[in-house]
Amino acid sequence: MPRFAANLSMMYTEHDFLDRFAAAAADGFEAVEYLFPYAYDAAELRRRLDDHGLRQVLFNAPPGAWESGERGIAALPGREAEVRSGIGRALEYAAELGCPRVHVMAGLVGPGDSAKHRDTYLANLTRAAERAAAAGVDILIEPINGRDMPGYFLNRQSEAHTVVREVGAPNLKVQLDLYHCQIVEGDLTTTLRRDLPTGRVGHLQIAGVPDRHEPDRGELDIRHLFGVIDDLGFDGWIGCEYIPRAGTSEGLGWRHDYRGDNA
Ligand SMILES: O=C(O)C(=O)[C@@H](O)CO
Ligand SMILES: [Mg+2]
Repeated sequence: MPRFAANLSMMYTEHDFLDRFAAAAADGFEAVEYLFPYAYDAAELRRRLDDHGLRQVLFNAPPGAWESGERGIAALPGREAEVRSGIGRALEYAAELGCPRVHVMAGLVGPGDSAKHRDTYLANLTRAAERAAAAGVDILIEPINGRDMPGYFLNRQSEAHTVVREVGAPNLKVQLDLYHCQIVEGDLTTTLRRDLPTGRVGHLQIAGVPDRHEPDRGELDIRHLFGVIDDLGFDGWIGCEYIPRAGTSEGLGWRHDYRGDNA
């Protein structure tokens, strides 16, 4: 049975951020993920998790100047010191929140000199994974579609798996977001059957395609996909990283078939 984590950056935005924990728990979620914890005191976030019996299963490392449009810096030459300090900060939060995985975003790159970006990316990920291993944390990389994020360095699952293999750290894994994957390459069933058994996929995410709303409308057949994920014995989390169409709780009907309780 899939285990779902509420993505508090996209879901429950009808509430202030710190109140989204209670709202997710009230809807039966046992885990949460979100983009960034850094605007909040880690102890306060921990309290929200504990008060509502939630687990933190994922957040992102500092991404550079997000407000100015940066989307990660791990593949950007010259930003290595910032990557290093960002990983340190992320690991401090991970320790306080008991979070076992951190997503490190690559960044937006212009055309040309991709070898330089790739070398930088591999070197930063090698150092990040080594440091995170000592803290018992996995580092994740996520292929993201170029329609939503034009110029993002990492777009395809095969590229991500090649990076993970080349770095060769057991705690460097792929974040397989089925929404991005469907937009970029499709063939989700084959991708799941090919990639989940490798043990290199550390986290899944889902949203409807093409509009990133609830996953039960549009191009994806979630009943089929969750069946495939179950058959493959995936025991990680599936982040619900979507923008509710009209009210988060009201839009959760799709989940009822996949829960064993009274949701
Ligand atoms: O956009 C996504 O998809 C994510 O998972 C984020 O962590 C990065 O924007
Ligand atoms: Mg995602």
